[in-house]
Amino acid sequence: MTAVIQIEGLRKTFRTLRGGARVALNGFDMTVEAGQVHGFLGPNGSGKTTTLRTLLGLVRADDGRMSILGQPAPEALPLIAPRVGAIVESPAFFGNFTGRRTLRLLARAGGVPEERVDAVLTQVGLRDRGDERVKAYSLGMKQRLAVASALLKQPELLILDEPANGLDPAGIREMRDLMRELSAAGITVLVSSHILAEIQLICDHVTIISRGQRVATGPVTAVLSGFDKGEYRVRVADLDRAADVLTNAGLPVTKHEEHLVVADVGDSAWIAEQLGQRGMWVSELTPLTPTSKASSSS
Ligand SMILES: Nc1ncnc2c1ncn2[C@@H]1O[C@H](COP(=O)(O)OP(=O)(O)OP(=O)(O)O)[C@@H](O)[C@H]1O
Repeated sequence: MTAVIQIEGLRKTFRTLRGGARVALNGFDMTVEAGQVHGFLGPNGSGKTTTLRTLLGLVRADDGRMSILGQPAPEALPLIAPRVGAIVESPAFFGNFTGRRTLRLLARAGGVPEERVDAVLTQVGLRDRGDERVKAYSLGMKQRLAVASALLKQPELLILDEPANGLDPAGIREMRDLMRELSAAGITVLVSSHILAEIQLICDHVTIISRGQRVATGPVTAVLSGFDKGEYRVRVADLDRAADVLTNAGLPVTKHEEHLVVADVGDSAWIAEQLGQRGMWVSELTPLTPTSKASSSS
């Protein structure tokens, strides 16, 4: 399969105003294959937005390799930009404009034929509401209008930062249906979120980031619902303290020399969150398959 997005060893440290350094990405890897609705899951501040901004050339990486649609990024971005739709900063629409007028202006500015406006309104389920003012839209409709704006140029890849943020369950389901339809139409989608349930509902694959590093990746069902008996290999610097926290939370924990095996895990992101909140950063969180179990018995 062809990787639509490939990221290897991405590093970014921000300088703070007081002359300090904040490591946002610490050797991050991610692969998104063609046709996936790929979730990018991690707690607030784990590096999701920095990754997306770096990928789109808005932030300069310190190190690492990236490619989009087989072309090196950010170098080839001018070439591939017409094939990529992205919403990384939530767009501010004029409330007094209708959805249709908003898209018409964007189409004109982007050199896109105006016929696309009706097509994308239909695609995101706003065709009947296109002549209402944006200020009368619900949050979910505004989010879908944002997706419509990114679809104007018929991208092959759509990158959405927190598209379900603030939506109620019905809005999240609509977003899921929309993502599935886009995927069925051959568009690869990358969706970031800090909420596990959103990713579980919307995506088929997931990459989990914690403190600037990938801690798990794979099909949503395997990674988020656990695999086999819900056993995970967890690597963290302070194994004793992590084992205490997870045991106190009621999970069966087995200690190994360099990692823990935690069973009955229904929600692996919860582990990263619980340990992260206590200042313990997970460097690996892998569902144990029959093959990986063998290497875990040391
Ligand atoms: N321009 C910046 N200057 C300094 N630090 C930054 C900057 N941008 C991000 N950071 C820091 O980098 C880390 C990662 O932030 P990032 O916004 O990528 O996380 P995130 O996973 O997208 O979180 P959220 O869900 O809250 O947006 C955080 O510690 C953040 O404070």
